[in-house]
Amino acid sequence: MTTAVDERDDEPELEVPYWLKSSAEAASAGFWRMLRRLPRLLAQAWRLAWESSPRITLAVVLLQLAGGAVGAIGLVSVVGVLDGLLAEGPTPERVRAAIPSVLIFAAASAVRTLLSSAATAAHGRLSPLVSRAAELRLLELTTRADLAVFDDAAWRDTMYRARDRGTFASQSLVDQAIELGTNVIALVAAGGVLAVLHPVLLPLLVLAVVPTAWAAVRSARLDYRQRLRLTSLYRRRYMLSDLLADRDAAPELRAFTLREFLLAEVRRLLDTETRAHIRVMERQVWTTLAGTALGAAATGLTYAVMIWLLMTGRMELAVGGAAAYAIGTGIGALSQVAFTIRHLYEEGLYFADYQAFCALARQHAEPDTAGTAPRTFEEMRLDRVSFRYPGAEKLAVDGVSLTLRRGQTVALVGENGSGKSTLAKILAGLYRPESGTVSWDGVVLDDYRPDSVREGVAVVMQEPTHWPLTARDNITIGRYDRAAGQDDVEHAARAGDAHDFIVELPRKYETLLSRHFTDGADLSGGQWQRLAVSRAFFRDAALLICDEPTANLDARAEHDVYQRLRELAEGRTVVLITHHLASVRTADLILVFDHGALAEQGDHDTLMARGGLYAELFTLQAEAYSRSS
Ligand SMILES: Nc1ncnc2c1ncn2[C@@H]1O[C@H](COP(=O)(O)OP(=O)(O)OP(=O)(O)O)[C@@H](O)[C@H]1O
Repeated sequence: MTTAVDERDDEPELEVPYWLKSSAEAASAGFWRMLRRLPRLLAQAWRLAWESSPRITLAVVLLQLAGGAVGAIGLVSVVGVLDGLLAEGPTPERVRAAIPSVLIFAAASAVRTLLSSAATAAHGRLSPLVSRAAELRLLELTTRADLAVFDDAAWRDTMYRARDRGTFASQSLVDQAIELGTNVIALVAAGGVLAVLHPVLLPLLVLAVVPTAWAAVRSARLDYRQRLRLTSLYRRRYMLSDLLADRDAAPELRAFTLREFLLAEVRRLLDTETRAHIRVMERQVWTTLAGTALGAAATGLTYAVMIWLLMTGRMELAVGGAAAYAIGTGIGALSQVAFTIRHLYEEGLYFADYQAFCALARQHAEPDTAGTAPRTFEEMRLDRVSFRYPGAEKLAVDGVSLTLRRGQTVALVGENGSGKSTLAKILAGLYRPESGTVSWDGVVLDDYRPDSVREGVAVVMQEPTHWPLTARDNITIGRYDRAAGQDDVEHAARAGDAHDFIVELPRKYETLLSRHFTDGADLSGGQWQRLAVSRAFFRDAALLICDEPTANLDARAEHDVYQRLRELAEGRTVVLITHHLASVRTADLILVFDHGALAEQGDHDTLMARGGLYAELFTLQAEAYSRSS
């Protein structure tokens, strides 16, 4: 086992990927450019907070302002205290003279503490509301995005970063902005008091904190840049780590004795990460050290100037005492300001990721067409439809024209990768063609709201999702807004050949289908498929698309499902994708695909007589069967 991390300089894995270059540029912004970004960040934080709760946002701001004003009163009262104590005369009299100012100081401290607690409570309410709003917005936009964009690696990376840190950054941005507000108000109060006490002290105070602020911002930038460079690497490692612990992958991992191979890969990725972390940490330590040293020198200069002012009689002793107190408060507040600016800037970078993803998601959102598609059609037509996956060179569907009619059973056949599943998704309204049109009874689908088109379609996917819901819900989500009695659910379950195994589950229809929860049950691949078929039956749609619905079914179940699908075609259109050509002999129309193009179409007899690709594939299968029987 490797315990030490090898030191290596060449890290090609840490190259910033091309799609993250703009974020990398943002992260390289200099100190002043960052300060110029500050107003925009504050405006964004304000908008986030205001959209989450105007009332609480206002409360936070007012409580902060009130706290700052009371703090200034407390600082000014120090002059009164010292004035009284340092005056001529016997000690009891001097103490007595200082008492009113002491009382003001004590009252101001108490009120300030109360106001600050109230501000903290309001802030505590605001934070989860901001986080909730950000999370919801992210999910709303993600689920509205065009399906095809999910095949784009750049999209997945942006989405990963937005989900990983971006949502949290929204809340943090508001938190840090509030923190900054509190500290700036305290600083303004201290600075105002100092300016009144002696004008030269104010610029010196600012000077004292500039190096600390510079170091804080530089550290934040180093940190962010590193995360940016590690994005792809993190994703790879998380995916591998998940697979190593995944129940479904566990048998294959052992069967192929993959453990050492995968562990070595995770170890290598972790080593790269660790090296990058250590390098950044070292640079941060040096940066902070330099900033603190320069800050300390500037603070020393401030006190030196004050001593000079006192010694040359340019400042009263009482004023000097109060100034020393105000400088202490001011430096504390200024350091906090620098610290929060760093965090604000850092969170701002992550928030920019969140915003970039939201913008991308809006750009790829499905069209918001007003037209609602009818629930059914007599004729569906595809006219020279082509489709290409994001980033792919070749067309997955190439200039396909065809017509489907109500009541028909249509089979899509062809070799692996010939474009059947892609075309099925186009028929289902899941992918929009790159060129060409899909129409229902002469109306192009682009004129309808995509969701309303899908209302008329039911799909059984090649790999149906294992929804962690009860058996009953796994069927009724086929049309979740329809009130369903037990009879309806059982009817669909019987149609999909799922009823018999469901009633054998520990809680029958109410059994939770997920092993991840106590008392949950899991199903075999074929049983999940039957459930998916039942769900599609329950949906009761004009167009039923089944992508290899029987791939995991035994011979009897397959025969039954096809029989029921044919019955279902009455008054509907059923599209089947299958490699089992014996099952499609009775289809009304067989569409044969080759390299994305529609090579042949017709019924079984026509296609056999033609002696083309279909005849070749069918004969091959038939021969294989007769040889094995
Ligand atoms: N998500 C994707 N991203 C990029 N290319 C894809 C994607 N899915 C499929 N393809 C490509 O598109 C082409 C058509 O694939 P499709 O899945 O439609 O074929 P198919 O006929 O259904 O294959 P099979 O019989 O194996 O299910 C293939 O070249 C495939 O590599």
